[in-house]
Amino acid sequence: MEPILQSLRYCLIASCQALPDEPLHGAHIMARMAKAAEEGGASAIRANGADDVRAIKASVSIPVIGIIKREYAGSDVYITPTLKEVEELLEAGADMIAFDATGRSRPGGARLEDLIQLMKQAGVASMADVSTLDEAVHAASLGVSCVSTTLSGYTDYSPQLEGPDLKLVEEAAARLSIPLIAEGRIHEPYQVEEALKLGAHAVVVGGAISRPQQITRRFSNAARKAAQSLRA
Ligand SMILES: CC(=O)N[C@H](C=O)[C@@H](O)[C@H](O)[C@H](O)COP(=O)(O)O
Repeated sequence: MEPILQSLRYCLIASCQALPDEPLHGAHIMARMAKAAEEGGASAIRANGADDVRAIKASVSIPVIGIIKREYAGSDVYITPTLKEVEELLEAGADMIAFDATGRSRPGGARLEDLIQLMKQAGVASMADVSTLDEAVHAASLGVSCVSTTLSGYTDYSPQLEGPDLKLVEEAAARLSIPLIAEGRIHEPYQVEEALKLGAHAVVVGGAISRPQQITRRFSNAARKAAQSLRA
């Protein structure tokens, strides 16, 4: 197991991302968010875009897992879809690179094998984002460093759950001999504990830490619900 993954055993990874249409978009803002997450005990940061990766690396002392979300016409794959995004993340100094490892066709006919090969050549750990057990097993067979449940609920053939896909966490952790990371819709601390108990090597939490609009929504919904019954 790569040293970076050894260092993440039973740890929290904070995903600090804000897309261009989000209020906190901007590398300097995400660098501060990542610093706050580090102060709160996160052991690594997952970040989107070469600028964010650079800014975050300059402000924290924990590893940074880089992705580039980029949409291409004719493909549903948007997390680090091609070799170009891998090259940009290598250039930015990402300590690990995460990418869509679903079976969906990639833009420009890019091959999963080639992306993984490039990361291997560069000596950078790879994190395969999958949506099903079959995809997890396939990614592991291609020699990735770890697999993450990131995309369960985001492909049209995976279960569309409100909470985390703990069944996939448990099944993939039992089946794989490489680390399985639990990621996606983990909103409460007890779910972190649950995922680790089911065999996850580490847990990624995103929106519940770094997307204030999502956090606020949960509270405002509670207020609205209470108001409805109180006014009735
Ligand atoms: C599906 C997709 O594009 N997921 C992205 C992957 O990097 C991020 O938008 C998520 O925030 C991240 O996976 C963490 O998940 P959550 O924010 O639910 O804790």
